[in-house]
Amino acid sequence: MELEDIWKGTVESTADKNRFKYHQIVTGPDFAEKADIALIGFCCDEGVRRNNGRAGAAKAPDAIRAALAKMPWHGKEAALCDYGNVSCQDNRLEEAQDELAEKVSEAYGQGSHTVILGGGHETLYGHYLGLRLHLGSEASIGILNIDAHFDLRPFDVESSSGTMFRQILEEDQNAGYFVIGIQRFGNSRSLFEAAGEFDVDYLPEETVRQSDPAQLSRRIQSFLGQYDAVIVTLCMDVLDMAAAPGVSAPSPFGLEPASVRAIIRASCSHPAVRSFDISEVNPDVDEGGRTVRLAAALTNEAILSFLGRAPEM
Ligand SMILES: N=CN[C@@H](CCC(=O)O)C(=O)O
Ligand SMILES: [Mn+2]
Ligand SMILES: [Mn+2]
Repeated sequence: MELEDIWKGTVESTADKNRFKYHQIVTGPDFAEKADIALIGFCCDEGVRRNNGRAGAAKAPDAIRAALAKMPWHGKEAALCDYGNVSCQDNRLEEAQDELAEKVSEAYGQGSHTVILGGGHETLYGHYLGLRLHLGSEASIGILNIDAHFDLRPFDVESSSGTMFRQILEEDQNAGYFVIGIQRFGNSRSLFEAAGEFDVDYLPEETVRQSDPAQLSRRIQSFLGQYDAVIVTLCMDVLDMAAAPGVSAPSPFGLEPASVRAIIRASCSHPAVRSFDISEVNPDVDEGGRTVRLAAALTNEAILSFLGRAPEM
């Protein structure tokens, strides 16, 4: 489907910006030079397939765009530009991740905040490569992952949606990793051991529930403050499966949507955070479109936070 057919919805007014929807704000790639926010889709579920998960996330970018298109625009005057999709062809995951990296780096080069609509969580690896390409090897990069899983699996055979953070931490001395929302029974004991070996900072889902918002925000801010630049990546399976059934590996004790919203607000309003990806939405196994709708709502939160809304936790 063409981008202009996806960014569609009802029009309440063509003049009064207080009645605008997203589809009236978003432009095509021709306006990239002036973009405050650059949107990039990553149509890929090869990483999920290799990880023996439920494929379907390749359809998520267009589904999330269509849901976002109908939402009211509450941001200040801003330019949002859609760079279109990078698609994985014939199982060539690494090539697709490199292509995503080029686009992300280009968007960084234009000075835009970048929002990537995944894709399986292998999206994050292309996202990270794009920032590294832009910054060079010396700058420090922090990655804040909102996820039920560590994604620290060995990749001796091949990389997948479960290996990205081991890939990054093994090859990059200037990268740090913090994951929020870990499910004890969503990860094997060996993955907890791997987290210990790599000295990964993490907050289990139960700790997130017990933390008061100010405490959680302080913990997030202290991580963000350590790096030259930070990526925020949201693996939608961190959410409770009642709210997000449309993922490869649903979480029975996942976080509430409002908690994830608060984490996004607290992180994406920090000046070190320049990009966000939303991954693992699978429209094929969604129920009534609720995961897609929630994904669009959380993407809206990241965008408004990038545009300078005051943190609300
Ligand atoms: N992206 C990560 N996926 C999880 C899947 C866990 C599961 O299938 O339960 C992982 O590899 O750990
Ligand atoms: Mn996950
Ligand atoms: Mn993940």
